[in-house]
Amino acid sequence: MLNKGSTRQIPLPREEVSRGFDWTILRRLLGYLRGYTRSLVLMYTLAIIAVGCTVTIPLLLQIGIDRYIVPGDLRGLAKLLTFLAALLAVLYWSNRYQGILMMKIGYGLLSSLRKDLVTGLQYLSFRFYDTHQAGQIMSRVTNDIQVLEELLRAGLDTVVVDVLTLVGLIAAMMILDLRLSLVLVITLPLFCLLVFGLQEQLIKRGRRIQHTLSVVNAFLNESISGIKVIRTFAREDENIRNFARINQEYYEEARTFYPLNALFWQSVVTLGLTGTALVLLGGGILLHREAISLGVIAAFLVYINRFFQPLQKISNMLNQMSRAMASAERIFSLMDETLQVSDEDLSEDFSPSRSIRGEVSFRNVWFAYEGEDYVVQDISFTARPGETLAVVGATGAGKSTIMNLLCRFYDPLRGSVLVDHQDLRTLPQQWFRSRIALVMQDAGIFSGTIAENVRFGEPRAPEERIHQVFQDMGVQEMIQSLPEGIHTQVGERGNNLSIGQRQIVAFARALIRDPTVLILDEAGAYLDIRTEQLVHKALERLRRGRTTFVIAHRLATIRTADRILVMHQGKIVEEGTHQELAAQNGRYACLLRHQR
Ligand SMILES: Nc1ncnc2c1ncn2[C@@H]1O[C@H](COP(=O)(O)OP(=O)(O)OP(=O)(O)O)[C@@H](O)[C@H]1O
Repeated sequence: MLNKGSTRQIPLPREEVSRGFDWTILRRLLGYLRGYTRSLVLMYTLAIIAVGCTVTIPLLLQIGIDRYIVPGDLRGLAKLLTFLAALLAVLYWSNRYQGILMMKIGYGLLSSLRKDLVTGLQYLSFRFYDTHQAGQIMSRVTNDIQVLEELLRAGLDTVVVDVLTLVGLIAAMMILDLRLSLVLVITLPLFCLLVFGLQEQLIKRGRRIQHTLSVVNAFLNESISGIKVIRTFAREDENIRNFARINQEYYEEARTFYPLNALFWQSVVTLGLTGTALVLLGGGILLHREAISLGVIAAFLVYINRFFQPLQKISNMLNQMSRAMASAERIFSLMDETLQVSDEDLSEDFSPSRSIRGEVSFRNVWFAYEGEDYVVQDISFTARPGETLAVVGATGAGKSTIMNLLCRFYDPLRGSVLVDHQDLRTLPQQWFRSRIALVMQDAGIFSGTIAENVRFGEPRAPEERIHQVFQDMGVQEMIQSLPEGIHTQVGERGNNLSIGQRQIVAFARALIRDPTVLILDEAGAYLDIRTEQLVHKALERLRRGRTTFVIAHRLATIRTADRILVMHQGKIVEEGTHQELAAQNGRYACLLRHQR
């Protein structure tokens, strides 16, 4: 993506196609409120108390003016004011505790949602990661959850509390004076027209904003992780230009979204002022005819003023809601991603306590990452327990794909991979993977200490065992020479270590779990000759009793393998020991000649 540049309009992914307000999404979100029943009941009880106070206070104003101020009854007024103060105190405390409960419930909901999302990410198929950029996935976990958080801040309680307030205010106004209530007949439909007319637009644009933001994040992610390549190839200016285009697209989306938001607010404020003016006009005429009291007009002015507050909040909520719906939809679509590699076809006689001998067979295996573009074609071979099998071949021949299938990162499209004569699809993934270990060219080191990284392979391993593994590999001295030995902090992705040192840690991590099947995919590629010889010698010993698969471009490192499979364009074209293959005038012999 970095070098492609993006003059095109950013396409919306499938799930972004607008389908309006979706109750199933809302229902699913509300499902996260299970477990908060007591807090919810308490919150809404407090809300009802607050609504009661809000509706009663203007009535007290009317009584105060008509019964005490106009006739000049100051003692009565003092009593009324005392009651009013008590009511205000109740209103303050109920609002305060209602807010506290809202945050407790809301953040609890977000926390569960984030947890479910990250749990889902742990089990998603590799095919999903092949087709989605890391930045876009990150965007879902961070930005989309943040949008839901904003919704909470806008006041999710609004939906119930403000609707209740509205109902209370309408009822109070109608009881107080039916004629003045006609003001609502003019203003309320106008408001509803405004809200529902714009909602569809807001939902659509909310979705586009979230999507373009995820594209911005994906670009940033690649820019940061690929910074060395960008600098080396002097592509900074090009990169900045590309980012400017993507950023502009986000800006354009946001720019057209927020004027709609502003339109809402302006219209709501204008409607509020119109309502106040109409009450003054109607009230003034009625007062002139002595058909209404001053207190009723005053109370009505407070009501009409209050009336538009919850309406404003509801409209604000609807604005937030449109973006939040888009975010929730994207979060749920990620959680609902179908698992292409699943544990649904488990064998009935499987028992977790059984051990594996380590016989691995591929039977007429075909595989394509996309469509029918087969990168592995009709592969068949068997590795007997304890045997070392090397896979060699030119770049792109399909060697790593064989290892991906063996680790069951993907399932074959045709044929089957068997372990101890049992189809891998019938064995639980975690159970099987806990018996194998994979060391790749990219060591995959996490931030933390060396010891913590090694324990990734065997969490309960004591310190002595970690030292022992390095000792067995013949690299104990090198590890001890690091500032704090095995307790040295390695930084993000192992940045504080040399690439060779990272690979040594990756070897130790694999060996400490004592795997039955060991897979080394270009694992020694970055080691210097002396260290590689040391590790190689150690592996000769450590391989004993384990079925080992080795992929290596440097053929010198696989001479001692029991068997070598030579791959070419997704097929096995030769098979035999080093001596047998070297004696033939085939592809292996040719590769060998090129490396001399
Ligand atoms: N995740 C993927 N999505 C789509 N195509 C892929 C993916 N991984 C590999 N391929 C393609 O599959 C083919 C085989 O790739 P593979 O990584 O198995 O080759 P390899 O023999 O291990 O190569 P190398 O020696 O360079 O590591 C290549 O054409 C590659 O482009």
